Amino acid sequence: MDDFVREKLIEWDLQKWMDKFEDEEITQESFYELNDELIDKLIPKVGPGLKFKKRFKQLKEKQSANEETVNLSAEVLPSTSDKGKRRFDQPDESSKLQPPAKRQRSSQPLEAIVLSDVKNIMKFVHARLHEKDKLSAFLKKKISDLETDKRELVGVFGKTGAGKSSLINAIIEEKNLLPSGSVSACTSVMIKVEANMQGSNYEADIEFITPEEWKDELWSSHQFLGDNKDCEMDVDNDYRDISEKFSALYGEEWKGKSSDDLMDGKYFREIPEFLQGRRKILTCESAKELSARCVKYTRSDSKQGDGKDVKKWYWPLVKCVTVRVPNNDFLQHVTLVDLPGNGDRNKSRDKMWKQIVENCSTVWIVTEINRVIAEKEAWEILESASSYIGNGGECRQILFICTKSDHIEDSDDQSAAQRRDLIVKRNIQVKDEVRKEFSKLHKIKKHFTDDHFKVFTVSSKEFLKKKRLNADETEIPKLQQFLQDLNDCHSETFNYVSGAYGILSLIQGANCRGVAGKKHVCGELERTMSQQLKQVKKAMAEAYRTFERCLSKGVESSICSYGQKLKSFLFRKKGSAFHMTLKRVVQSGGIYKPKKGKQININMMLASHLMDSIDEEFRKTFPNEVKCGAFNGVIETFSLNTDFLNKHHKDVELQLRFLKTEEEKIKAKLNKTIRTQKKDVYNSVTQKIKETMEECYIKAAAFRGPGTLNNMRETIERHVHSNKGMFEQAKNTMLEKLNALMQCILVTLQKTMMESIELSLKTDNGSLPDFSAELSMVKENYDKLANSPVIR
Ligand SMILES: Nc1nc2c(ncn2[C@@H]2O[C@H](COP(=O)(O)OP(=O)(O)OP(=O)(O)O)[C@@H](O)[C@H]2O)c(=O)[nH]1
Repeated sequence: MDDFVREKLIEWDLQKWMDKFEDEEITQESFYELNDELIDKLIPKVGPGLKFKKRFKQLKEKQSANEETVNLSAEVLPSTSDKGKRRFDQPDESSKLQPPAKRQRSSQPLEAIVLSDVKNIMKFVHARLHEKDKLSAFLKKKISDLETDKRELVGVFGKTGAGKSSLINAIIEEKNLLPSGSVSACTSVMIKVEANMQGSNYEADIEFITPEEWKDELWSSHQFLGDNKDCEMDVDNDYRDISEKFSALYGEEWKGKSSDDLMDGKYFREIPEFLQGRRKILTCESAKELSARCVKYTRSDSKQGDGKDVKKWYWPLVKCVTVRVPNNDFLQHVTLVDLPGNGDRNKSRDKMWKQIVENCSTVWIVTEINRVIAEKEAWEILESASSYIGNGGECRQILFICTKSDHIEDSDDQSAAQRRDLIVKRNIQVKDEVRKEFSKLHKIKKHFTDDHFKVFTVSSKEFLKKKRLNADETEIPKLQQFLQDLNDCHSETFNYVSGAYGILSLIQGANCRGVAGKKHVCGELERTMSQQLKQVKKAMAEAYRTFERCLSKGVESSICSYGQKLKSFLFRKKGSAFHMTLKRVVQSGGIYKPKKGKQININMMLASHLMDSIDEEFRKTFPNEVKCGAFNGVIETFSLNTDFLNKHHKDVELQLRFLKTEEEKIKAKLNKTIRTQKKDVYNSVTQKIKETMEECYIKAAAFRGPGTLNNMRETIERHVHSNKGMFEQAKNTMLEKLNALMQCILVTLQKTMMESIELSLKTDNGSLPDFSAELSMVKENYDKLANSPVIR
C-alpha cells in the first residue's frame, strides 16, 4: 500500500473514531480496532479537551491490563454476559478479555474482511458528501441503498418424533441445543435457530401471542365447549386439544371458569412480558442451560423426562422462539426453522407459519426411514405445503430427509461390518423408493421438477457416536455442506463492493470537467435503453396473454365443476361429527385444521380449477431458481451495453463503470421485488374467492338447533350459485396484480437507469470531495473478490 493511501486510510479511520467519541459509542469490542498509531493521531485531533486524553489513557491502560488477562485461566474469571455493551468509562470487573476484532479477523473469510473494509470506506464517503446539490444527494442515497443482508430460511418440517431436533443439533454441532428424546414431551411451537451476531452467549427470544388473541382463543373454546355440552359426538380430538392447552397453563383450575377469570394476572406472574406485549429474552452461557430454561416455553406437557420439574407450560401463549447460537459457521446467513407440518390451529401462529413457509428458500421434509413410504404424514405435509412453498413461495429445493438410518433390525450373530452393510444397502434402496414416490405426486410436480428434489438418509445418533457408521455414512456432513453453500455470501458481498466501486467511479468521473464524448455516449445509451425496454415489454405482454388464456380456461372449468365439488364435500359424511366439522369450518372463514388429518379449505377447493389452469405457466414465468429469471429471463438480459461503449469511449470510462454497476444493482433489486410480489399475484385468486365467500360463512355459523347441518349446506351452496361471477372476478384480480407488477418493473427500470444516465453524463460537477484514494482502495478489494475462487 503506498503512503498516500495509508494516510487516507488513517484519515477516515480517525473521522470514524472522532464520530464515535462524540456519539459516546465506544464499546470494548470496538476499542480493539484502535492501534497505537491511530490513538496518537486521534488525541490531537479531538481537540484540547482533556476529557478525551484522559479517557484514552484509561482505555490504553485497560487494554494492556486485559491483554495480560487473556493469558490467565478462563475459570478464575467472572462471567461476561453483557460483554460488548459496556462502556469503557464504566467499571468492568468481569472482563474475560480477548480482543474479538483481532481474534476473529484472522479466521474470517475474505468476503467478511473485504465487506467490513468497504463498508467503512463508504460510511466515510457518505459522511463527507454534503447534500448541497442534486448529485451529492443522489450519491448519498445510492450509498445508503447498498445492501448486503442476505438471509436464507430453511424450513424443517416433520411429524413429532421424526428426529428434527436431533437433526438440527447434529448438523450445527450443538448436541444440547434443542431438547429431544423424551417420550411424552414434544416441540409445540415454531423455533428459529440462527446465529448470535452480537455476543458470545446462547439466547432465546420468546415472542408471545397478544393477550387479546389469547382472550379470543379462550372465548371461542368456551363457545365450542358450550355448543357441545349436550352432544355425544366424535369431537374428542377438539376437546382433547382444548383440554391439553388449558391444562398446560392452568392445571385443573380452568374447568368451570369464564374467559375473563382465566385472564387474571395471577396466571401470568412468571411471564409479565406476555401481558405487557413484550418479548422475553433468556441468556445463557451454554446450550444445555438454555435448552433446560426453554423447555416450558417450547414443549408440551410431559409426565417425565426433560420436563419433570415444570409446573406450568407456556407453549399455548408462545408464537415463536428464536434461539441464537454464538460462533457458529453453519448459521452465518442461514436461519433454520423447526415447523409444525400443516400450519397451526391458533390463528396468529398460523399466519406466522404461512409467512415463514412462503419465505423458505429450502424445505426439509423429515421422516423416519423405517416407515418412509407407509407413513403418509410426511407426504401429506409436502402436498399441502406445495402451493405455499412453490408458486406461492420461493423454495428452490426440497430435501427429503430420512432419519434414524442406524435403526435396523439385526440379530446378535451379525458382525458390525454386516450391520453396516445392511444399513448402507437399505439407504440406497430407500432413496430409490422415495424418488419413485415423488414422481407420482402430480400436485407437487406442478411446482417442482425432479431436479428440485433430493433425498438423504441420515443418522444424527451415529454422527455423534460413530459406533456403526462413519461420519460420511451418516450423511450429516452432506447437509452441513448444503448449509455452507447457502451461507456463501460471495455474490452479495461482490454486489456491494461493485456498487461501491461504481459510485466512487462516478464521483471521480464527475470531478473531471468537460469530457468531450459525454453527449454522444448519452445518445447511444438512451437509444439502447429504449430498444431494451421494448424487449422487456414484449416478453411481459406475451406472459400476460398466456395468463389470460389459461385463466379463461380455468374459469370455464370452475363453472362446470364447482357444483359437483361442493356437493361431494358438503354431503360426504352424514351425522353429527360432520355437523361439528362444518361448523368449525364456517366459524373460521372456510378453513379448518382438524387435530388429525388434512386441512379443510373451501376457498382453495373452489379456486382449485383456476389454480390448476395457471400453475405450470406461473412457474415458467416466475421460476424460483435464481439462475432462471422471470419473464423468460428478459430482465437478466437487459443491458445498456456499457462494455461495448467502453471500448470506444475511454474518456467516459468511469461513468460507464458506474452505469454498469447500477444496471446490475437494479436488476438484483427487481429480482427481489418479483420474488416477493409474485406471491401476492399467485395468492390473489384464492384471496378473492375467500372475500366473496365470507358473507355466507358468517350466515352459516349463526345457525343453531335442529336442522343446522342442512341449513349450513344450503347457505353455502346457494351463495356459490348466485356468485358464480367470482371465478371471472378472481381471474381479473390476478391479471390486474400481474399488470401492476409488470408496470412497477418497467417504471423502476426506466426511471433508475434514466436518472443514472442523466446524473453521470449530463452533469458537470468539479466540487465533490476528492475520493481518489478511496476509489483505489475499493478497486483493490473489488479485484481481490473478482479473482477469488467462488465455492458455488
Ligand atoms: N436411533 C436413532 N434415534 C434417533 C435419531 N435421531 C433422533 N432419534 C430419537 O428419536 C426421538 C425423537 O427425536 P427428536 O429429535 O426429539 O424428534 P423431533 O422431530 O424433534 O420431535 P418433536 O420435538 O416432538 O417435534 C428421540 O428419542 C431421539 O433420541 C437417530 O439418528 N437414530
